[in-house]
Amino acid sequence: MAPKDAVDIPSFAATQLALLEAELQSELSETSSLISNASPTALQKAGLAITNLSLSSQRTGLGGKTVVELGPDSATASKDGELAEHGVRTGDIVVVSEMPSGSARKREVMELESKGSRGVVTRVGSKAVWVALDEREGEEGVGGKRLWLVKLANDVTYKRMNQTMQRLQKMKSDEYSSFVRVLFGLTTPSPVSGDLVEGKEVEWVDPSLNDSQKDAIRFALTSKEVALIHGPPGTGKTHTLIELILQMLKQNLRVLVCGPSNISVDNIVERLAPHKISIVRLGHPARLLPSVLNHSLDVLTQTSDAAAIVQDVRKEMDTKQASIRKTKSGRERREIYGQIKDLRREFREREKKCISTLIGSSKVVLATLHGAGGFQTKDEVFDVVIIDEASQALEAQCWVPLLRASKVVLAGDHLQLPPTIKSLNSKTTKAKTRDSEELVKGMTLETTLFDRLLRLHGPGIKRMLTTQYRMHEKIMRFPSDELYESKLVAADAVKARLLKDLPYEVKETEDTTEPLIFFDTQGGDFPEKNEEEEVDKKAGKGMMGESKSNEMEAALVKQHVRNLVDAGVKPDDIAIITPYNAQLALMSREMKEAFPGIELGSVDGFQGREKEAVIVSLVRSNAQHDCGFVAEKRRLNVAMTRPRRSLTIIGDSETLQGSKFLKRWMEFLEEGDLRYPSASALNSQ
Ligand SMILES: Nc1ncnc2c1ncn2[C@@H]1O[C@H](COP(=O)(O)OP(=O)(O)OP(=O)(O)O)[C@@H](O)[C@H]1O
Repeated sequence: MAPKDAVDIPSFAATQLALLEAELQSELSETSSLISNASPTALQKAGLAITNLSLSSQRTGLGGKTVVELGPDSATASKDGELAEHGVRTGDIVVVSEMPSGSARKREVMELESKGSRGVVTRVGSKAVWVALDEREGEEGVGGKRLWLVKLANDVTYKRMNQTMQRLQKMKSDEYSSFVRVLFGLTTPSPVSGDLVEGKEVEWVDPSLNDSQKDAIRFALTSKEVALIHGPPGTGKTHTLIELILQMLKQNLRVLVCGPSNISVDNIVERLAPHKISIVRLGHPARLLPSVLNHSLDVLTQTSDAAAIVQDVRKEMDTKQASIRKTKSGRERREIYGQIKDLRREFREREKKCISTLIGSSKVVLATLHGAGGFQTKDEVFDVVIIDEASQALEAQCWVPLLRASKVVLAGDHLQLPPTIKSLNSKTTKAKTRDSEELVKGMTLETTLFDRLLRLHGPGIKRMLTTQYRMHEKIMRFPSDELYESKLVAADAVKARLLKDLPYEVKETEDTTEPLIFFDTQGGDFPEKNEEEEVDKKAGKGMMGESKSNEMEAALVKQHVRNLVDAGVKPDDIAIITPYNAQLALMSREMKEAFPGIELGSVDGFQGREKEAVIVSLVRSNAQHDCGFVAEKRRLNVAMTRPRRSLTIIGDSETLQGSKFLKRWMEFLEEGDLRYPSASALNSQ
């Protein structure tokens, strides 16, 4: 029988395609408006470019790609030979091209791409940056000139999602597997019974797993089509997934493990590696953690037995490449380029064989969600796809690996922040531009697969992990009561841990013995301020939106950090988080100078992280009780669940009445007779 919320698959795919298109357009226009309106220097300041570079060396890197090393151009380099401040990171997609002449400010992304070479940043040093150029594009263009590199919007992810949705859209209804039918509610999941797996008690690899973790693993092993593992903050979601993967291997299942980000996948590779099983990590080596490189497909294609034959061609390519630099004659150079091209084709063919041998013999393959859609896995099928951090992934992204499987296990927490969406018009109603197609009402990109399945099939397809290993009991209590049906339990090892008990000397003060502190700034003396970011002004309006700051809150944060540090808490163990970038900018430099080692970040950027002491500056203070996007309970949940031993929140209790969640939080503080000092008390210290 089908649940009442069953979704028509072609309409679902059409809606996703329309929403994705809107999202891609808004991302592209953000980048291209900056690129075409800002000067190279302004682009560098905005973190989108590195200017005044020249080619220092080039070689054949992993996967047969040409890697160029770019250093500061000698004419403009500073004395120490260091690159100027920039925001380019390893893994970014960039275009390397000749610097425009001083006056040429107007430029188009298309033009930039057609003149330059596209590639991926493989390493960023203080004096150089390395870029692996895309194979097809010539390295002829970059020698001997003054260059710059510009960061591009990453459209690879979109291409993969689009292809996947198009496949889904075109599928005929008799091609739908029972797995696909369950995921769209055309039928209900097969019933799961009992605690036995294949008629036996599970033999745990790690017997110290807690009961809720064991229960979730049993459920994920016995369910036929779908299982959700709901992991609230600090409950050992990844820990649980590692055991699940090992148990699946015992059952001889072939598993594809994915996550929305490289770090989420590497995290699992690192923890699986000690178990000595054959694993392959797909993905561009530039984007992987150094510790997992040994399992990366690119490295295995060089080091495994099957790889020797590929290496011969690679050596020859390197020799040819080196000879180009010595050759003056244009004709000879062209000839060598021709030979390199042939060698590259040969290289690719041999590599392809090597790759399919490697993947075919691996029981566990790991990749990012979109990375799972590459040519390497085209003909591979898996028994199960496991997706970690599933509530941070777009649904279309999840379908990239899902089309290769017949069962899915999703792990995540839908009560923390969903994936970041840029398009304002991500609402279906607005995306309904191509309305020859039937679109699903009310669907947005923010609705994740995890959310949708939970709504579709109810809590029966979910198991929740309930013991948390991060927070002091008092820090945990409110989020638990408010969002997790009061089910969270603090593990014995953490439930009473205070700053004063840190494994180094910390004095007993009010601040180090109280896990939950609220500094109230009410009274209208500390109003918020609107700020527009500098780049925003220069490069057109409305792209980054307005941000807000609050100077007095910043001063209170500083005072509190000072108190903690004076009591002996190391700045390394303290993080300051705030929902607003302008507040972050206001505090960052001063705090980092005053307290080296301290971390500052946005709430959204701190999801998945933890610190001994966390200070949250909520910023909003106005007579209208307008809390803006601070009121989003998932954002507040993330902010409140980052600390281990100490949570300090700074905000205006009057304004915060505008958020139901915060209103209840303040009632909770009062009921529990928890510390509730006024800002003036702090000032008078
Ligand atoms: N059964 C357990 N017994 C003791 N410690 C555990 C257990 N399960 C998890 N932990 C500990 O809890 C911490 C969080 O676990 P893990 O890193 O797996 O969580 P996560 O799922 O990645 O993070 P989060 O729960 O915040 O999403 C780790 O330090 C881990 O060692």
